[in-house]
Amino acid sequence: MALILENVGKTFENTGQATLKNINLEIQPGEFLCVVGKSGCGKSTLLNLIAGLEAPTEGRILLNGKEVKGPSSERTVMFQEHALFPWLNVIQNIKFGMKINGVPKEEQEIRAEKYLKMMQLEQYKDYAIHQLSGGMRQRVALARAFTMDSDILLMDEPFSALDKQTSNHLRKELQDIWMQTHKTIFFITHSVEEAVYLGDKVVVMSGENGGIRNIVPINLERPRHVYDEEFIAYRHKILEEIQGGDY
Ligand SMILES: Nc1ncnc2c1ncn2[C@@H]1O[C@H](COP(=O)(O)OP(=O)(O)OP(=O)(O)O)[C@@H](O)[C@H]1O
Repeated sequence: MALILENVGKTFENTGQATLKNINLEIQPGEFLCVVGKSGCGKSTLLNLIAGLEAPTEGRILLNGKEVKGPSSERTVMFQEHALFPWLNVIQNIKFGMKINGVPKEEQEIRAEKYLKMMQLEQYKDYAIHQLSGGMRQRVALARAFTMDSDILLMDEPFSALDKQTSNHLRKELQDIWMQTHKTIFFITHSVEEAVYLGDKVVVMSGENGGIRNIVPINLERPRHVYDEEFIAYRHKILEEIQGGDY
């Protein structure tokens, strides 16, 4: 079943201004949805509502027919900063969420090994976090997010703090892992290129009225190549949608 947003709005009490208005959106199981839009248009607010970290002031959010009322292990969030625990090593970090959620030990082992392998982290599993590069830390965070086996993964610019080469590498790895697992992913990015590379659909948020300007399906085969003509055409189309912006 899908994630459905019905006429969702959010007005923060202290500002009294609507950050989000009339958001209607449906994300199908297994879909990779990317969200772009000018800085401050409400992308993270939207993610926080879906995560249940904030409550909408209008409308409702349904996951598998059930209204979202707060955070839950059905929805795993991954932020720009890796949020790993420095006192735990790589494998302990990867298992942490499963442990908290009462996943049996044997199952923890199976899932941890699976995603360690997919993220090419096997040889680093006993490393301390401070021994890893920024890119490797985000790979650990990705592995941890996938082991949760949630209905949906919510990612808020997970690669934006990394250098271009590392973030390009990681987006390819994320695509590979998604093609193998077909998890549902809600992915915020500042990079239109990243959105066209990863998304089945790209949601363009409106900078002015707190709504959605357009939803662009990306009909390109995977893996995608950033220098293909069609890829470039999609990039231009989406950039134009955002126009007036600071991209
Ligand atoms: N807790 C809050 N209280 C009051 N205003 C808030 C709160 N959280 C966000 N806002 C406001 O809502 C607007 C949207 O913020 P949000 O972080 O969702 O935008 P964004 O599109 O993710 O921005 P960026 O791309 O820069 O990360 C901003 O004007 C911000 O100041």
